[in-house]
This record gives sequence, C-alpha cells and structure tokens, in this order.
Amino acid sequence: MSDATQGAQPAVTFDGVGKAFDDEWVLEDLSFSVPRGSIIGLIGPSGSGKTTTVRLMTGAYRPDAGTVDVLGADPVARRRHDRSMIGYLPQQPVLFDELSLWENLNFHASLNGVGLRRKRRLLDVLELVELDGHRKKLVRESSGGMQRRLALASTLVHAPNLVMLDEPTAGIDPILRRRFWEHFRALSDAGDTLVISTQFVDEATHCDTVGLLADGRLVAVGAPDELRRQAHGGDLIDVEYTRIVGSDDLRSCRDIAGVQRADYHGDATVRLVVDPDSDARSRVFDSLVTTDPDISGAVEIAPDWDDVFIRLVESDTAEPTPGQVAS
Ligand SMILES: Nc1ncnc2c1ncn2[C@@H]1O[C@H](COP(=O)(O)OP(=O)(O)OP(=O)(O)O)[C@@H](O)[C@H]1O
Repeated sequence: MSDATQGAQPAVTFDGVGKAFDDEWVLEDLSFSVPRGSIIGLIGPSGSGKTTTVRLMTGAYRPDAGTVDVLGADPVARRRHDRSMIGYLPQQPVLFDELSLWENLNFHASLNGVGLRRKRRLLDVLELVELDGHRKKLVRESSGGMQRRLALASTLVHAPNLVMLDEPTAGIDPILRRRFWEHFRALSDAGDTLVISTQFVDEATHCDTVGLLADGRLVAVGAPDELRRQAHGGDLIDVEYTRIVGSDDLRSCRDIAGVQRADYHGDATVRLVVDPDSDARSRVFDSLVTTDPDISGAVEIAPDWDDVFIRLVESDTAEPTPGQVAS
C-alpha cells in the first residue's frame, strides 16, 4: 500500500450486506472495507459467494440488505454513468475468436472510452502482459494462457483505479500465476486498489487483506498473518530434539511465559503455540534452545493455508448463533 493512499476513505465498504436469490440468502451480513492502494483477496470454495460479492461491487447486483459503497458512490447508480474508474474481469471474459489480440484490445479500449494516446496505451498493456510480440495473432490461434493475459490486458486498458478480478488465476499454470500476482502487486504499488477472488487458498499470502468466505458468510477478514494467528491462537514454533520427546519436555516448554500450548508433533518435535505479543519467541530461542543439550534447534512454522482456512471455518461454525444457548 503506498503512503499517499493510507488514511484516505476506503475504496470499497460493505456494511451488513446481504444478497438473496429466489428468497434464499446466498450472502449474509458482509461487513468489510478495502483501503485504497491495497489488495484484498476474496477466498473461498466454489459456491461460497465470491462472484456475487464482486458483482455487488460492480453494481451488477443490488444488495437486499445493507449498503455497498465503491469509490464514494452507490455502484448501481455509477454503473449507468461512469465506469471509467473501474476495471472488471469476469470469470468468462468477452473475447472475439476471429479478431486479433490487438483488435480485441482495441474493442475494449473503445468500450471504455480510451481516446487519448490509445495506441500507446494498447502497446503498454500488451507489454505488461508480455503479449506485445503476438498482437496480430487471432484469439482462436492463441493459447489459453495467452487468452487469460489478453483478458487481463482488456480489463486494465483504460487504467482503472479499482480493479476487480473474478478468479483471474483459475486454470493457469503456476508460472503464469506468479507473474499475474507480480502484476497485481505492481498495480497496487502504483496506488490502484485490487479486489481479487480465488479458490487457491495459498494465494492469500499475496494479499494485504484476506476475506475468507464460506457458505455466503465472511468467516474471517484481516491481514494474512492475523488470520494465521487467529486460526492457531498464536505463532507456531517447532522445537526439535535429538531424541524422542516425553512429558517432561512438554512441561518445560509450557513453563516458558507466553507459550500457550505445547504438543507432541512427531517423535522428536514439540509444536508450540506462542503469544505473538509476548517475548516468548525470543525466550524459546535464547533460553530453551541454548540451554537444553537435547534440543537441536527451533523453527518458526508458517502454517499451511488449507489448514488455516479449515480451522477458521470450523471455529466459525462452532460459535453459537443468536438464539442458541452456548453449552
Ligand atoms: N443469479 C443467480 N441466481 C440464483 N442463485 C445464484 C445466482 N448467482 C449465484 N447464485 C448462487 O449463489 C451462491 C454463491 O454463488 P457465487 O457464484 O457467488 O459463488 P462463487 O464462490 O463465486 O463460486 P465459484 O467459485 O464456483 O464461481 C451459489 O449457491 C449460487 O448457486
């Protein structure tokens, strides 16, 4: 996030938003905001409500509860008048098979009112997605990956400030995925705001904020590190022994102030959950590891995102809903 964008009004604010289709709620009580110049990842399994959330931001859908504010206005009202500040990549982008990459891009540029220095702009976005050498190729002659890159270029051709991408990395190879995320970070560094939906939970690491969706509910929202801590109740450290660990070892780990949990993790490892705000981390490394000759070392563990997601969903469903009595 650039310094200039910090403190400004958020690019997107959802306040108690719900959406229903055929009298059934598919999104319930979504509240979050997206600071300008940042990347929010909407992450969740198929059917969790990602596309519906993005469509509410584009103004394609009107909320049935709550309010949506996008760049200081109701997106439904803006949709009819001024879309130049917004770029939207739908899951099934509009590309014309019989036109060249250049002609496709030119079409999107016309649609979005790019007049001034259009040729330069087309060349710039084609270069950005590394398609400048293929501009005469027809869409039907280009690979799936090239089509995804062209679709991204078409979304960016009018230099929008707010970019909403619905599963832009679905079905593309890991190298192209990484390149896409590099582009996204470069856009955010330049001050643009990005809303990116994905089913790949590990893509959370690329985002400034992550919104985890499950069954139409925002299970958790926060910075990736915050969500990891929330899922596990703290930071994880593995203490590795040169022998099989026993209950005395667990006890001495638990005696360290700020260690919230110490559990067996395989024969020769104790996994600790430590309070991130305490000095427990340095105490584990400075005292425990250096004083116990049976400890070979300790490593901080970045928890697996699948695990983080599952834990947060499970703890969310375990929480009592209004009207339920907690046991
Ligand atoms: N136009 C619609 N009419 C009726 N139900 C809909 C409509 N659009 C979405 N839904 C339902 O809303 C729920 C959320 O769908 P949505 O497409 O937002 O999920 P998603 O997380 O984007 O899924 P995917 O990753 O498969 O695209 C699903 O149960 C879906 O069937």
